[in-house]
Amino acid sequence: MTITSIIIFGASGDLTRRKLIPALFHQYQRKKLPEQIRIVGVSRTKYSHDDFRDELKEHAKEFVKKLDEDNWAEFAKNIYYCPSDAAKIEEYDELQANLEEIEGGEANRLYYLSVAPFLYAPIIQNLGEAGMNKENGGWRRIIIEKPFGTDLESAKELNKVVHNTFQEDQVYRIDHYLGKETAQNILFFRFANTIFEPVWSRNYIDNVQITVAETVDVGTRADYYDKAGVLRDMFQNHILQLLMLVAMEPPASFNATALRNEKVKVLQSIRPVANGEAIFAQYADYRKAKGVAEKSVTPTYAAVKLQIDNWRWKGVPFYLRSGKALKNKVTKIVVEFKSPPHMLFKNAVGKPGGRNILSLCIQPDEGIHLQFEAKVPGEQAFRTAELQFHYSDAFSEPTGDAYERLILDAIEGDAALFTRSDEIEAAWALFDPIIARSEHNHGTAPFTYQRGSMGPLQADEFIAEDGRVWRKSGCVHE
Ligand SMILES: NC(=O)C1=CN([C@@H]2O[C@H](COP(=O)(O)OP(=O)(O)OC[C@H]3O[C@@H](n4cnc5c(N)ncnc54)[C@H](OP(=O)(O)O)[C@@H]3O)[C@@H](O)[C@H]2O)C=CC1
Ligand SMILES: O=C1O[C@H](COP(=O)(O)O)[C@@H](O)[C@H](O)[C@H]1O
Repeated sequence: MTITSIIIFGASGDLTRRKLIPALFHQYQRKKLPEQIRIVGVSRTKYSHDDFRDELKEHAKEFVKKLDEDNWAEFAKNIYYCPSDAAKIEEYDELQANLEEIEGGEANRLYYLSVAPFLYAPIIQNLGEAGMNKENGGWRRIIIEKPFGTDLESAKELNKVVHNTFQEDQVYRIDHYLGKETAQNILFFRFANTIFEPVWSRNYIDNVQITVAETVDVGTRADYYDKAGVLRDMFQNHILQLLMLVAMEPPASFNATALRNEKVKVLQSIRPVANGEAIFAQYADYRKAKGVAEKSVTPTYAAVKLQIDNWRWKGVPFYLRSGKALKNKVTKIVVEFKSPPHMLFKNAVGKPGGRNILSLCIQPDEGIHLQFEAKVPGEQAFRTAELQFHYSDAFSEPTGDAYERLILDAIEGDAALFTRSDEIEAAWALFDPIIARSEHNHGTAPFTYQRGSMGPLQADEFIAEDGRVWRKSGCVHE
């Protein structure tokens, strides 16, 4: 039986211990990993195999749900460590020799780049130069973490480097939002049912609102975040992915090419964002955080209006907003339907009413809420009622972390939930001008909002200019 190796560059880092190893452990417990598996950590720190296993176990106590010691001990036998400076080509002979010894025969290899983005290109080039990209008795694949570039030009450069060493079908650019069950459920909701798709267009939908609110602030990530800001960190990738799932046409089949073709078409149909269709803000004490520039204009919050110029969506605005240091952590998609063409009844509470609101609750509430108008008993008037679906009530299986699904997909060679090179470039092409505007911001600082608030007041004014409000979704914790 061919061995499968997962070789993690950046093995002593935060993502490895907090997400990757727990995800692999959970899949090992479920017996979803290949029987013959090697998990090999690579970074510069000088651990022995056992030091590395011990270190991971300490962290696993924090990040693994109900750590079973015996299961962990069995799992840890498959973990190895190779100290190496992956930026140095002269270290690759030894790395290759160590890997071959650990594998003990022909092996499939999944390389996982969990290092700082400036190391992606040198490591890929080194893998190529060392011949470690060659499908030599087993396949070779590579997962590349986000961010993939910092703008269109750098993403194109990186894609060039990638394609010099790997074929596109060997490349898995990760966006962990696509690994969330509730994000994938958008496609199931739309395409595994008949009753929603006929109303899923400009004929019935007034607008779509996507919110990704976070309570965490910049924390210890200022080095990265103050250069990235919310537009690069959340909009260009995660939020656009959610938008594509909501807006795409039904693919002919659920395979990587068909799915990604349809997603790219959505990006290509989005109208360039005009002045006034995006606002930027910073939480009040952001500039005091360690590592943030004294006069930083990096937005920690943004609201953006996108318009998709195609038959399905023409005239339906997509309002996107995301920020850090907000009141609640919640990701939700609110679809606001149009009012009935002629209203026969009145609203019992004197509000306009008559607009159905469908909320796709991504996290932490995982489910769907549908608001509709219902007759108030004893009155000739309606009031809003709600139908709710929650994953936790409907299914006994836990939804699991996004990385669990994505790593398994890469092992199985299914790239449907990963980003293709043209998709990532189209996303940057759309966001580059918005980012440029936020950076210059017409010479003024971004708006300010208080920590623990719902964001800047200007975000309410922004949507109010179109005669709309940010709709309450009903998603728990909103
Ligand atoms: N942490 C998170 O939650 C998320 C992270 N990401 C992305 O994942 C990647 C990793 O992030 P994170 O784990 O937080 O980063 P860390 O800074 O915690 O870890 C970086 C790792 O890279 C290793 N490293 C640095 N230089 C070299 C080198 N020359 N050769 C080999 N290894 C090296 C470091 O180990 P050593 O010093 O021992 O060499 C360390 O293990 C980044 O691209 C980030 O953007 C994406 C989404 C979320
Ligand atoms: O990629 C990132 O995502 C997280 C938010 O992820 P979630 O799964 O917790 O919603 C964000 O905090 C981080 O800044 C960003 O780099």
